[in-house]
Amino acid sequence: MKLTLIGNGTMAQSLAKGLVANHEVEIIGRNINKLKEVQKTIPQISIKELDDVEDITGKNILFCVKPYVLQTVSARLSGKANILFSILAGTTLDSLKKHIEAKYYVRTMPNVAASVLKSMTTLTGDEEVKNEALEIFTSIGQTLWLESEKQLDIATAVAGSGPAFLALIAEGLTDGAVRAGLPRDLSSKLVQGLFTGTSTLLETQHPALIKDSVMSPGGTTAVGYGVLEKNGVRNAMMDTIEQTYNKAQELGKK
Ligand SMILES: NC(=O)C1=CN([C@@H]2O[C@H](COP(=O)(O)OP(=O)(O)OC[C@H]3O[C@@H](n4cnc5c(N)ncnc54)[C@H](O)[C@@H]3O)[C@@H](O)[C@H]2O)C=CC1
Ligand SMILES: O=C(O)[C@@H]1CCC=N1
Repeated sequence: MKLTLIGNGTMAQSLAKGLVANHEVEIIGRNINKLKEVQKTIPQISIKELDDVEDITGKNILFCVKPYVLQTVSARLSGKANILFSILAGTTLDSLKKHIEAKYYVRTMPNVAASVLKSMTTLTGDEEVKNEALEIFTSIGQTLWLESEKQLDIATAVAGSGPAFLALIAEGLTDGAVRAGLPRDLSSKLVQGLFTGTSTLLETQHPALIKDSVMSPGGTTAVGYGVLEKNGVRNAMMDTIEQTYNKAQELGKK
């Protein structure tokens, strides 16, 4: 299927890197020099500068701009797209329908791991194109079709923003190892391996059981675990998701 990405930022590039393996990908952006730079790293794509009146008739569009430029960019689009996939955080299907004409609409929330084909992407919208939507986004990682936009806003907090949250944990663990005296290159390597191994365990084991299997009586883990609980890390995670979700809903009201 031919896919047209509008926007050429971090996410458009991450998605394009994964999608080119199975799809024809065109990227439309506002600056041809920036697009040429992108094409150097992803040679399979075709590029095009956004026209003042950009005809999107019959195209399958992946809308990849920031939520606050929806009105400015959509004002330059004319015609009726086939499927409009939006990756805009918070931006509701109603709002998309108001600004861009398409036969079908799907809201999606991929994440930055799309560039390495490991996105955790959630989707919701017109059931008629559910299979096509899942097929497209499965080419860049795992997918989950959700029942409502509320669920997608929660997923935005967990899996859309989540790489940044886990990166903070990874950075903290690395700095801890450095503070204890391990060189940074070794500390980074350790943390990478730790994340890979733990994520594989999580595929089949409940987090609480992983913890139980690690924590020996009177051992090291029990001490470290106590420090995390004393510092409210669990509650900080829950608050983080709640407030990030609230922000997604707030973006949707603009
Ligand atoms: N960065 C991430 O991890 C994720 C981001 N998203 C969503 O993806 C969207 C894009 O985010 P990023 O790629 O991170 O942002 P970015 O800032 O890297 O890219 C935004 C793109 O919009 C274009 N743009 C901005 N103003 C424009 C205008 N007036 N006319 C034409 N194009 C314009 C920029 O040139 C750029 O290509 C956002 O809506 C965000 O909510 C969704 C999932 C994950
Ligand atoms: O920070 C943001 O608004 C976007 C949405 C999900 C990840 N980044």
